[in-house]
Amino acid sequence: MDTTEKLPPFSGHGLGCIRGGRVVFAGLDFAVAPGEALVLLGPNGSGKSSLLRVMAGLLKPAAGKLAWGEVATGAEPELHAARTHYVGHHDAVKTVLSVAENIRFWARLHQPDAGLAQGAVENALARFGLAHLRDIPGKLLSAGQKRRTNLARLLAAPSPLWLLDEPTTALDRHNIKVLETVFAEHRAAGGMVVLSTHQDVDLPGARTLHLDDFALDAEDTQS
Ligand SMILES: Nc1ncnc2c1ncn2[C@@H]1O[C@H](COP(=O)(O)OP(=O)(O)OP(=O)(O)O)[C@@H](O)[C@H]1O
Repeated sequence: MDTTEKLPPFSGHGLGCIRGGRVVFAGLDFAVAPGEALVLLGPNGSGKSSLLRVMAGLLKPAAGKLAWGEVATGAEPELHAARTHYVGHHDAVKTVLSVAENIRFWARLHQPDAGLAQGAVENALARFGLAHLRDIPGKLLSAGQKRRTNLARLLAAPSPLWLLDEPTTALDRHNIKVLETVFAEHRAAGGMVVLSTHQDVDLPGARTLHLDDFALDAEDTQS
């Protein structure tokens, strides 16, 4: 991330989400400041992925607003997109491109200078243990290798706010540790991490948000 940029906290106020005609969550507040991590918890269907998509600006909330400090994200959508990295459930790895080409694609989106972009690609390949797979096409990767290629873009194209939907899915123990170290370094440099998970992820001092605290009760949702 750009450590020279001093960011205000990223927050949400009174957020509501309706999907398929059903209220998924309502009256939800959160805040995450530079260096902080926020873990979204809750049972299947409680709205963790939906909230991440709302945070990323990919899904319009039914109510409430998101802001950087006092400035609503809607007032500066391009700035919000530039500050945000969203890694969803579905792998964004292009099947016909090699691992290195996939990572270079993301790096070049962020860094127009080919030499600097290549440095970022090599770093991302090394950190996620992908160097030996660099020439393998996306379609031949295992689930965990694909996930690591997808996560490598966090380092290849740095952004301060990482929004990650179950990032440890398909990762082995060693690579979960690698990811935890990458999170710690990102936070130490002033970055922010918001993730959903059903597993234990070591994020010292992280705050938690339980999505089921913001559900309407079963009676209300069925009426
Ligand atoms: N595209 C969609 N159209 C309609 N309803 C949707 C859509 N996507 C999700 N939903 C519904 O929204 C609710 C919240 O789903 P979401 O994926 O956000 O939950 P989650 O907490 O991330 O679940 P999981 O732990 O299973 O990943 C669910 O009831 C789901 O059926």
